Amino acid sequence: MVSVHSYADSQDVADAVARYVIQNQNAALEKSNKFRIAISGGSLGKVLNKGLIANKKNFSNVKWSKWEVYFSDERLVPLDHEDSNYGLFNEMVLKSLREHNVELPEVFTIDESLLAADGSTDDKIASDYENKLPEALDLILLGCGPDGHTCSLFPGHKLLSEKSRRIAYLQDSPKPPPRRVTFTFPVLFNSKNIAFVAEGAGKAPVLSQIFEEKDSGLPCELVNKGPVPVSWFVNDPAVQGVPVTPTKY
Ligand SMILES: O=C(O)[C@H](O)[C@@H](O)[C@H](O)[C@H](O)COP(=O)(O)O
Repeated sequence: MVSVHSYADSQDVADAVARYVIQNQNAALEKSNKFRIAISGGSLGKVLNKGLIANKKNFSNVKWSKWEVYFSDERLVPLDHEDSNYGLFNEMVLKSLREHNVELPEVFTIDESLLAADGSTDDKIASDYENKLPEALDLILLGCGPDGHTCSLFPGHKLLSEKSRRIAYLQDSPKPPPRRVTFTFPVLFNSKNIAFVAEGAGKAPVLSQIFEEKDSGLPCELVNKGPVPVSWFVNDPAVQGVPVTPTKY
């Protein structure tokens, strides 16, 4: 099932994403002591900061210490490098949480001590990260690139047909940096819920392609077609012509 929730501005999108995340958190904590969530790079850290931290009402409903945070993809650079998705999350979320003096979530990312400048250990980094993954994630938050990529799964790339490895590595990402690790479809399709966040008129052409062109084959469309409920959180300029679902968040 795919739903599209559209809002006028960025703060409204962030607040709605936050309420949706909290709903997923509460559902997970009814069954387990942990909420297992995966985050992507791009603008997601900023959205989470605005919706879950700056919004006081939402902030009071987040049980950060119960969160296990994973990354849907990671660039193979040191964690304090400006390209690192962990680095972005640290800057946009963990830093603010430290300032608020709350107990931090547990964060699982690549082992940077395994990084080699020539890429010769990228497969080891991928298997090490795969070993850290739980059996199933409660929620995966994704971005959508202007070319329709998500995680580090790019249109036409051979990793789109990966069936066995849950974390794969690539050294030919069309978007720099070239060396990355990424969730594969087996992880995406084994999670409980998936949400995309996509904002701005720049996303309108790719969203039309994903929602209106049958069988575009774009990675985001393949996620929509999978077995997991997918919720899109967008702002109005991003969905010119795409049918939206009556909003419930
Ligand atoms: O690793 C990457 O290439 C980016 O992180 C990318 O996957 C990003 O998530 C999308 O391009 C969406 O970007 P926005 O969140 O900025 O729309």
